[in-house]
Amino acid sequence: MTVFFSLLLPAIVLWYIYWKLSRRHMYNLADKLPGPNGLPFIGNALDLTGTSHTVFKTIVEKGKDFNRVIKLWVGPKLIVFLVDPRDIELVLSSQVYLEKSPEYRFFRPWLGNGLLISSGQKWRAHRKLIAPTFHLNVLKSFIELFNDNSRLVCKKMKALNGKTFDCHDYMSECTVETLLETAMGVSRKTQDQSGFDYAMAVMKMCDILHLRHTKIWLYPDILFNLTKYATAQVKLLDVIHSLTKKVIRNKKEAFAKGTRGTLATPEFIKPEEKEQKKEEVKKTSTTTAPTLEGMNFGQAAGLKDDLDFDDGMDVGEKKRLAFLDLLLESAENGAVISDQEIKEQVDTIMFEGHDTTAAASSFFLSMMGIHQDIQTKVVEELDQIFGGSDRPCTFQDTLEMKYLERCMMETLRMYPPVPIIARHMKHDLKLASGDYSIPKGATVVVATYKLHRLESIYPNPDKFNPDNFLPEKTANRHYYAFVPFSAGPRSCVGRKYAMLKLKVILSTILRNFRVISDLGEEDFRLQADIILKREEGFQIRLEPRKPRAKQAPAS
Ligand code: HEM
Repeated sequence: MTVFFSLLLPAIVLWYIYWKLSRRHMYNLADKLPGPNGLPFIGNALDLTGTSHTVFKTIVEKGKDFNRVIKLWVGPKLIVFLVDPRDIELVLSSQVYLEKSPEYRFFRPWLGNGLLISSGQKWRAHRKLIAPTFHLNVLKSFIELFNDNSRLVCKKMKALNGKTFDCHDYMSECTVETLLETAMGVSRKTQDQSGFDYAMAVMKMCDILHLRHTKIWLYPDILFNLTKYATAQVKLLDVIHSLTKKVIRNKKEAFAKGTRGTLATPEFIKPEEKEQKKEEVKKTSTTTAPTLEGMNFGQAAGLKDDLDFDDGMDVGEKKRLAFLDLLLESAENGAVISDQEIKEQVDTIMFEGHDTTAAASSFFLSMMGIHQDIQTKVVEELDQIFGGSDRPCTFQDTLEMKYLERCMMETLRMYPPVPIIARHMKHDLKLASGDYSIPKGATVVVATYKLHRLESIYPNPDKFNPDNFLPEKTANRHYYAFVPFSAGPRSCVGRKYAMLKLKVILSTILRNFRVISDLGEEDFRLQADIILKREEGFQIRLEPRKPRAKQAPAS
């Protein structure tokens, strides 16, 4: 025993020296990066203590003392925040820096190795399989369901009789149910309370994940598993996974009975228009945004990726399937996707597809409630499109909602639902904004929230100004200056789905109600629990609009 202990100390010292030496390259490069001073051993870890709102505020405040690159040490972990679009482009557009940072592993018990977390060949194969299920043709077939769900949430909100309420609860439930009906192809008739329970469980799960990201002592599983959070996580995952398992079970039963969800492939473009369209796409592919007749999908002007390759042409020639139908059919036809992988992808799409849009729509409604003059302009545009009728919204209508679209973009600029994106650096990266290099082994964070508030790009950046997205303003802006959906090969696979659904739901709410907020933006207590939220909730009131045409019943 004595021998063991007399050897233990020198062994630890030797290991520590070796460990320090092996990281010499990292320290050398890190020393040149600007950042707030930290304490020995723990670095800046104390800045990450306190409530979610306090942590968010501390990081935003500390960031103000630095320009475009900010370094933090959290214990032995080097984190580098990037704010310059030129540096962000180097990371997001790259085929090399595709690997998510190690902190994403906390999602693993929930999302397994789904699209958000996976890497390498598996990610590539599954992305190729899943991206076409969010093609515009598939999305167009969802419009009726988007309308139904929008009318249903309006009916529920009407029953509140003008009381102040947290619209995020309503938006969460609505987005979960819409996803179940559209991407998962589960009929509302088979849905129950589990959609609402799912949304609430996801919110609490995000709180736990956020705690693990910010509290260094919760990093090791061995310590985390001893805490009450681990027990809570098991219960929450039970609620979350029960829903996704039920969705897959129901769908498989429907398949067994021969009910397949092949979508109609509407010939929305006449044959003679196709050639013209191809020419237009060829001409515009290098100079303009990936839009279809003016539809902006939240991607910065000029950016294109795997979601943009054939929108607006070749429609009707390919069989298009909604997400879960395609995965199940692919599994049957021998494509490399197992039952476990299907479950992981369903969990991923259910999470990524609902919490982000719930936050985006709740921030949008808050903005409308605060900026009454802007809300009036949106409603004037809607009156022009619908002429006061209460008919459902069509795809063509969504193309005409230009001002509403600009308000959505401005909301995503000021309150990006995913406020940071993190990558693990497998190689050193020389930055474009200055004479800095990020060492291999560091975690790089694209600081979307701070990027979107750079004064040099968005004058008066804390002011809600939809004109920031006038075509002449976006045309001259750096591609990577607006990345609410990320960009490049790992960009958000659901961004077109999100933009279309948001247009239908938000226009329906504004056609029915005037939104009022008794709180101003200065009262917002932002917290970045994975998804950006307001600590105090999204409190608004609604007043029915007058004169109102008779409301169509929700189906
Ligand atoms: C306003 C709504 C949305 C926002 C702001 C948003 C934002 C983002 C961002 C920033 C990423 C990159 C995350 C990272 O690299 O860590 C991402 C990835 C992803 N999003 Fe979204 N998203 C939204 C809606 C959706 C919807 C509706 C779906 C699906 C129905 C979806 C599915 C995904 C998936 C699967 C990924 C991972 C893609 C990959 O790594 O290949 N998102 N999203």
